[in-house]
Amino acid sequence: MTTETTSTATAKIPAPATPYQGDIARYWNNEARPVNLRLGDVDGLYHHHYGIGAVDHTALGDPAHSEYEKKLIAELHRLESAQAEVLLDHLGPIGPDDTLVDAGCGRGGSMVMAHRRFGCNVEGVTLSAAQADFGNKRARELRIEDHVRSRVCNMLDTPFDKGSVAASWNNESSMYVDLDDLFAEHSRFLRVGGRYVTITGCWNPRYGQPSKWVSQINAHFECNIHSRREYLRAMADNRLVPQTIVDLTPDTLPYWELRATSSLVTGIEKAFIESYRDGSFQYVLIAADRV
Ligand SMILES: C[S@@+](CC[C@H](N)C(=O)[O-])C[C@H]1O[C@@H](n2cnc3c(N)ncnc32)[C@H](O)[C@@H]1O
Ligand SMILES: CC(C)=CCC/C(C)=C/COP(=O)(O)OP(=O)(O)O
Ligand SMILES: [Mg+2]
Repeated sequence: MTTETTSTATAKIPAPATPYQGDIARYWNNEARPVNLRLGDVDGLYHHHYGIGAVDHTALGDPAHSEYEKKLIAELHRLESAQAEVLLDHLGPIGPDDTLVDAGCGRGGSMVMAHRRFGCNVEGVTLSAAQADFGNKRARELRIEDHVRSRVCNMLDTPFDKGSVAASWNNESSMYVDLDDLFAEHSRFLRVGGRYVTITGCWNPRYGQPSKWVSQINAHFECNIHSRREYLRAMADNRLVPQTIVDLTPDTLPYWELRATSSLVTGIEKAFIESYRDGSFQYVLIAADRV
């Protein structure tokens, strides 16, 4: 493995730990999908995760109205922020002196929300220098850069001290890594009694094996979706004991059905809708205690 570093506009960034991580860094450095940027522009919280909750058809109004598309974008964004709020609900009691870790932080929307809610420090790691720069720029604009920081760093090998973190999460970022390696690292930096939360898409062992739709999602995002069984086994092996498991599949379907009608479709909508409907894929939240 090489430890060579490359310079970016803002910082020295570590060389990718593996060729695959180099692919993922490139993928997110080049990502600029309107579905993510236009939704983020609604209120300055930029997400790379999906939405949950019922669609507010009253807010959307008449599809023939000239303002309908703008309202649809705001509604999709509201559902994505609602997803992050539900994740934060499961972090347990967090005080202003606590530190949280967002593993695979994207453009940092969830980190801003966590700081606003708890007043705490939030450390984000991403493979993408473009995402880290974007998140740090937003934090400066919001004057919260003393509390919210993104860095280019492998979530499997972080600089956070053993037992120093009150709570941590993966929001749709665990499908890029080996789960044993991931949970070993969370378990290392979490304090005993701390909380780990993930919201993720996983394939359903009751279906048998990953369906063609799951394979299509993997190919689309260059990721490797794990099964629900793998999550529970890897947590058990790494001192993370599930306290709450919520099947969010019925709650995310309305988001996808609405998104499929928008001008911002990316082509992956059908795979999510069909796999959620046929039971081969599930959208789950798992909150675990570090014991
Ligand atoms: C789908 S995005 C999710 C972003 C964010 N959690 C959110 O909810 O908006 C996946 C993120 O995982 C990050 N990621 C993937 N593998 C990683 C790794 N080994 N270390 C750090 N970040 C990683 C990517 O850089 C990207 O930021
Ligand atoms: C639930 C699963 C399997 C997620 C895979 C990871 C992923 C790419 C999430 C959304 O990112 P995004 O917000 O950048 O995607 P999109 O452009 O489709 O909105
Ligand atoms: Mg998105």
